[in-house]
Amino acid sequence: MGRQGCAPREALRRLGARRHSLGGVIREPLPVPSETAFPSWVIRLHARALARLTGAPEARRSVRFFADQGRVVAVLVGLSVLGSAAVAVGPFVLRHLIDTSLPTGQVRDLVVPVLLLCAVLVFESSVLSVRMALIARLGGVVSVRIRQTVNAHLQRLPFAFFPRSQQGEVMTVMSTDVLNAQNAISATVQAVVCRIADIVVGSIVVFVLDWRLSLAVMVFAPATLLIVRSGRRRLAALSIRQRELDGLLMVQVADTSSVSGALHVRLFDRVDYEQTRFDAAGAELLAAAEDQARLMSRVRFLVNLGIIATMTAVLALGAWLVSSGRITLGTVAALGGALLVAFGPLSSAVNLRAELAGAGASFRRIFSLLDVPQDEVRLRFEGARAPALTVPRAPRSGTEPVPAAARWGVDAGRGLDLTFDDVWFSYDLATAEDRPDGDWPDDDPTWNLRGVTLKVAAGTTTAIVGASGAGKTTITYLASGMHRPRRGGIRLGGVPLDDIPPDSLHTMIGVVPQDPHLFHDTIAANLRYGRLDATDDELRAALAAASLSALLDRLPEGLATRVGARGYRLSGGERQRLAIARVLLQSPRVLVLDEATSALDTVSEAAVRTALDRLAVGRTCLVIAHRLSTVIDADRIYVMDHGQIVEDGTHSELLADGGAYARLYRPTVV
Ligand SMILES: Nc1ncnc2c1ncn2[C@@H]1O[C@H](COP(=O)(O)OP(=O)(O)OP(=O)(O)O)[C@@H](O)[C@H]1O
Repeated sequence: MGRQGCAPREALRRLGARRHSLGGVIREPLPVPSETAFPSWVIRLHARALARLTGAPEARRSVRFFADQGRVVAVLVGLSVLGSAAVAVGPFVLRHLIDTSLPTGQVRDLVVPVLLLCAVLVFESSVLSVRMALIARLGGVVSVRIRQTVNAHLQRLPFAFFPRSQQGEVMTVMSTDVLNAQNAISATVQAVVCRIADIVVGSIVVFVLDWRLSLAVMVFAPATLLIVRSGRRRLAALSIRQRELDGLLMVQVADTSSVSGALHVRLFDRVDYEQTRFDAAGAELLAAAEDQARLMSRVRFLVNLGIIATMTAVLALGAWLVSSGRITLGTVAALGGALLVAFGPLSSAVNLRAELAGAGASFRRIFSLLDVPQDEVRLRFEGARAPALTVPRAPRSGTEPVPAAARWGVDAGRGLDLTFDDVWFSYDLATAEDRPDGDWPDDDPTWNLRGVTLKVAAGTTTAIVGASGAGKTTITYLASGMHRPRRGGIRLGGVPLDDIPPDSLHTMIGVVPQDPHLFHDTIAANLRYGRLDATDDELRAALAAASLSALLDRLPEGLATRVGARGYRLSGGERQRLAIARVLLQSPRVLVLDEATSALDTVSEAAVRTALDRLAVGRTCLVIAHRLSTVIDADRIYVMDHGQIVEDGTHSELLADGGAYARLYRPTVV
C-alpha cells in the first residue's frame, strides 16, 4: 500500500489526459494517511462514535480516511455548538418580547427583540451553510480516499482472487458502499454532533428558564430517548438485507450488461429469464424496504408521542405555575421554543439510525475486501524498493543485456532460460493458504499440475501440447508469475521467480494469452500497455509487424480509434494481432504464446508467424498450441496429460516413439 497514484504522469499524459481528468489536467493524487497514522483525539472520538452508531467495529478502522481532518471535524463540532447556542438565544428573546416589550404597547420596544431574533436566525443560517460546505468537502475527501485505497488494494491482489470474485460485488463496494460509508462519516459529525449539541443546549436553556419545568423534562425525555433505541436490531438486520439484495442486483447487472454477457443473453434468448430473476430480487428488496419503513414509522410515531407527552407535561406544569403567579407567560412560551430545539431532532434520529445501521454493512464489506491478503511477492519488493529504482527499459533486440535481469542476479548475457522443477499446483490451493501441503496426497484429484519438470532453453522455442484441460494454460500462468507453485520451483535465468520483483519480471516475460484483453480505450492506449513511452511511429511499426497496417489505414481515426468494450469493435483475429503487437512493443526476453494464432486465418497467421519468428530470434519462446502443425519446428516439444508431462522430444523423435504425441498428431494430419 502507499504507492497509489505513482503512475508516471508524463506517460499518463501521453495515454490521453481525458481518461484521467475531465478538464484535461492531471491533478496530484490525494494522499491517503497510513493505517498507522495517529489521529487527533477528535478524530478518534469520531471513529469510536461511528463504530458504535453503525454497530460495526470495523467502522473504526475508517479513521485512516479522515485522520488528517481533525481541524475540519473540530471546526464542525465548534460550529454545531455555536449554531445551537445561537438558536438558544431565541427563547430568551421571546420571553423578553412577551413579558416586557408587548405589554408596553410601543412599537419601538418591539424593534430590538425582533431584530435580535432575525439576527439569530441569519447567524444560524450562515453557520449552517459553512457547516454544509465543510461536510461536503469532508465527504468528498473520504469517498475519494476509500476508492483510492480499495483500488490500490485491488491492483495488488494476487491474480487468484479475480477468477473467484464477482465483478458486480467489487463495483458495489466501489459505488454504494463507498457512498454509504461517506454519508455515515459525514452524518456522524453533522447529525450526531449537531443533535447532541441541540439536546444539551436545549436542556440547559430549559433549566435556566425554570428549574422546576426542567424536572418534568428529565422525567419524560429519557423515555423518549429509549424509544429511539427500540427496534434498532431489527432495523439493522433489515438494512443489511437491503444492502445484500442491492449487491445481488448489481452482480446480475454487471454480468448481463458486459459485452459477452449481453451477447449470450440474446443468443440463448434469455431476456425474460433475466428480467424475471431481476424482478424477483427487486420484489424482495421492496419487501425489505417496506418492512423497514413500517418499523421506522412505528418507532417515529412512538418518539413523537414521547415528545408530545414531554411538551404537554411541561406546558401543563407551566400553565399551573403561570396561573399561580410563580412564572411569567413569556417563560412558558420560551420553554416551548427551547423544547422544540432540544427534541425536534429526535424524530429524524430514527432515520439516521436506519441509515447508519446500513452503513455498518458497507463498512464490513469494504474492510473485508481490504483484508484479502495482497500478493506477497509484490509486497516484499514494494517494501524493499529503493526510492531511485525505476522500471527498466525492455531491450530492443534479442541480444541486449537486460538491466533489470542483471540487477536481480539473472545472467541475461547468455539469454534467459525458463525452468520448471517438479512443480505442483492446484487452483484450489492457490487461495487456501492455511492448508498445509501434507493434507494433499500426490494422487489427490485437486492437483492441476503434478510434478512438472521442463526446461525452455535460452534462445530456443519450446512447445507444449496436450488434450484440452491437460494444464497447458496453467503453465503460462505459473511462468508469468500470476500463480505460484504449491511445491517445486520455477527459475528464470537461474533465479527463482519469487526473487525477481514483479515489475522486472514483466519486462522480461511477455505473454499473449488465449483470450487477450483489450481495454475500452484507443488502439494507441492499448498498444502502450506494452511500453508506456513508445512513440506513434513505434506503435505503427508494431502494428505492421503484426499484419495490422491495413486495418490501421482503414480506420478513420487511426491510432486514436476506440476499440470498444473488451475490443468488441474488432474481429477476433484483429484483437489477437493487436495483443501480439502489444507484446512486440514490450519486447521481452521470454515469450509465452498461448494459442496466440488460433483465431487467425491462414494468410494473417503466416504474416504474424513471420513477425513472431523475427521476434523469437535470441529469445526464449514457450508456445502452447493445439494445432500441432504450428509446433513442428520447435526445438523441443513437451506433451501433457492430466497435469503431467508424459513425453518430450523433437517432432520427429516423438513421432518415431509412436506415443501420445503421435496419437495426437495423426488425426490432425489425416
Ligand atoms: N481458475 C481456475 N480455477 C479452478 N480450476 C481451473 C481454473 N482454471 C483452469 N482450471 C482447471 O485446471 C485444469 C487445467 O486447465 P488449463 O486451462 O491449464 O488446461 P489447458 O490444457 O490449457 O486446456 P485448453 O487446451 O482447453 O485450453 C482444467 O481441469 C481446468 O478445469
